[in-house]
Amino acid sequence: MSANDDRDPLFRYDDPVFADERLLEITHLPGPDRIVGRDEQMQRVADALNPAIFGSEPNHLFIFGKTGTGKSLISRSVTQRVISEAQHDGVTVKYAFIDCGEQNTEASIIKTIAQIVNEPDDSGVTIPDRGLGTGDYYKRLWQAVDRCTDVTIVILDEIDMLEDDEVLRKLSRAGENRRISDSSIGIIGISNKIDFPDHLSERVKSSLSRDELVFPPYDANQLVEILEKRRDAFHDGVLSDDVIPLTAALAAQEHGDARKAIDILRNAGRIAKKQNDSRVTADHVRDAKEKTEADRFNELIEGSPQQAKAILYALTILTENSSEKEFPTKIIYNQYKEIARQLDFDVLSERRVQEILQEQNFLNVIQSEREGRGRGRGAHAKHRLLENPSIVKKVLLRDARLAVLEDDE
Ligand SMILES: Nc1ncnc2c1ncn2[C@@H]1O[C@H](COP(=O)(O)OP(=O)(O)OP(=O)(O)O)[C@@H](O)[C@H]1O
Repeated sequence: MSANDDRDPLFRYDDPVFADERLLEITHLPGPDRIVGRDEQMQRVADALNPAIFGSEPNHLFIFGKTGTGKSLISRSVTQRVISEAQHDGVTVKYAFIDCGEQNTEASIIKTIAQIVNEPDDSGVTIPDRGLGTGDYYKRLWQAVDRCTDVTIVILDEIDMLEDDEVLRKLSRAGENRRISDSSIGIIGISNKIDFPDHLSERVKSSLSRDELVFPPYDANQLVEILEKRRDAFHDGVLSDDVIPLTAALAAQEHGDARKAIDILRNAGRIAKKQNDSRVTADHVRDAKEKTEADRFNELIEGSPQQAKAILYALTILTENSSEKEFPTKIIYNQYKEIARQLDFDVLSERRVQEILQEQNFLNVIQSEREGRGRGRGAHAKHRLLENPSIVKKVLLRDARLAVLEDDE
């Protein structure tokens, strides 16, 4: 009798494809032996954080680089190593990782750091979820930091999404301004936008001294190596020989993006499993690439209003049916009116459509450029879709209201 004989046959108890799928989760923090090609960057981050090991203030650091180049991974990995090294000497280092895309107000950032660092028995304060003003959250943060840690490392991912950069100034000068006396704070800011510091306010620019570091994209060989070191996510013999090289090549097409490579590999395994295949093949990888790109695009437009999706759909149809790539607002508007009627939507004004196109632009979904110079704000802009139209269409048609458009093709 096998061990599973007394189990409910409705469920699966062994996974034919994955031995440990968690190794391919984006939030998984791999050990140092699985990290490829980032020795120099790791050393630079370690140099900035080094003082923390002795309980002194780390240097603040900004890290730039395209998506999937290992910025968060290296920041988190080196920070973990600082924490264990410091522990040897009885120094307490804590860290807060904050995604400013999700939390971008001063109060919510301060509250989150305070909640992570705080131990009420030591600090004598609690950090409630709501009900305090920003000033009070700061007061409790300083108390928590002073009494519960020697050093706090604050990692601000997508730092360019901060609503107000005042928080950087206050955190970076907490010691100098005697907000804290027994402890110190180091900031690591992460961004895809290399010109981000230009947009900081003058107050912050001049007060926040920092090192800066750029992470280059990976080449296809490095991506192969990264994936090879996660091969044990799968059972032996499940991956066909061409799977890893093909995944790496597809992920290197735009820029060497390890996030995309890992997402494609995980999705290929999931697709194989869903189809009851015991081997992952090149076909699964190609399907997985499409799914990965669609999921990523979905994340960008998820939650956008349906009118915005209809406008995007108009631009998608135009792109698909033309050799042109860029379209003036007027042309998109005409196409949009047609679509809005088909969908039984109220037809927005051309001015409003122009505004929404600019909002989409902000989301990195489309790129807009003014045609000529000084000819009225935005009205003469041209817009270009940044993603493959077939993917955009597929994702937009996932919206139940827009799905009827599919039948009209
Ligand atoms: N050098 C590397 N070795 C091993 N795995 C890596 C490496 N670089 C990145 N990865 C993996 O790729 C994925 C994406 O990495 P990470 O989130 O650090 O990128 P990022 O530069 O912060 O991207 P984003 O700007 O999109 O947040 C993670 O799963 C990470 O473990």
